[in-house]
Amino acid sequence: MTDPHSPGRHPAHRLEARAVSAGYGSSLIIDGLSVGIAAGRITALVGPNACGKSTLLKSVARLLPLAAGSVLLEGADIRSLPTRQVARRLGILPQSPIAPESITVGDLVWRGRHPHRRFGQRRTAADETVIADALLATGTAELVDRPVDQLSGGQRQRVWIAVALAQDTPTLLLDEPTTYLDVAHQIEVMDLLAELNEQAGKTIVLVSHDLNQAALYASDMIAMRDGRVVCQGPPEQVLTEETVAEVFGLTCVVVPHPYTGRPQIFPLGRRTLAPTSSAPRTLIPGEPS
Ligand SMILES: Nc1ncnc2c1ncn2[C@@H]1O[C@H](COP(=O)(O)OP(=O)(O)OP(=O)(O)O)[C@@H](O)[C@H]1O
Repeated sequence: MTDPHSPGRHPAHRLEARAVSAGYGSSLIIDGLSVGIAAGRITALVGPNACGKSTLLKSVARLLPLAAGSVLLEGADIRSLPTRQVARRLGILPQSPIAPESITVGDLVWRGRHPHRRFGQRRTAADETVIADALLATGTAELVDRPVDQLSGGQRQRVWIAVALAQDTPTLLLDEPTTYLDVAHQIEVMDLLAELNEQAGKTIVLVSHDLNQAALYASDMIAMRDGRVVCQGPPEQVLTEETVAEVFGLTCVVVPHPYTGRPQIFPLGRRTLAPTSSAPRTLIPGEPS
């Protein structure tokens, strides 16, 4: 039998949506959407509120039934794979995960090991190592005995990332993983994801509202609007003034990051200083000078 995880056997796309339609009740949020996620890369899914990012993520993770189309995971129709196999290959951090009442951090992270446990099996040394690594990597080791429902939003978010890491899957789907996090913890989480990608070869897909952060960390970006993919490619191709205008209806300037050269946007809003050749700053009428 061939090992689907052995090097060289991965199809170019780790995950692929083919003409997927999905939604809620009778309303389709995405309709006939096709998109491929390259193996071993970090892909950032961006787009305005309610454009269908989470719906797409849930559809490809088999958390939402498809009205039409198919999803291929490592080349196989995900519907044909046993649940346990999917859970061993694909970890997901949903947007608003719900923890069982009063569960401790340690017990919740242990649940992340579920796909790797046999019925009734106790924790193995391998489980202990993966759990300890996940707690350490997310800076949550000191919270291990605390009930999850007594944590701050940022602490809870890091615990959920630890749960996803404990699942130890080659592919991770993360819906807004840096929500609730202060700027230092955001960078810590993004650096951790970059490290998992570079050192462990994990394929990472994340939904983000921070376009500049996404452009710094992602190798590919997918821009969505109204349930469809407007543009997909490296940040330099996606984060352009034209695409930002089309996707978000926002005027901006895009400049290269001073260190990495990656594109960074500066939105031009009502209070933004407009550059002119004669004066470096133009103040909004009524503003104190
Ligand atoms: N469980 C649900 N039942 C009914 N409608 C839903 C449900 N979840 C999402 N929707 C609707 O589907 C549409 C797309 O939502 P989705 O969460 O996919 O958007 P999103 O791009 O992830 O948005 P955001 O950036 O605000 O998180 C929205 O109009 C939303 O109201």
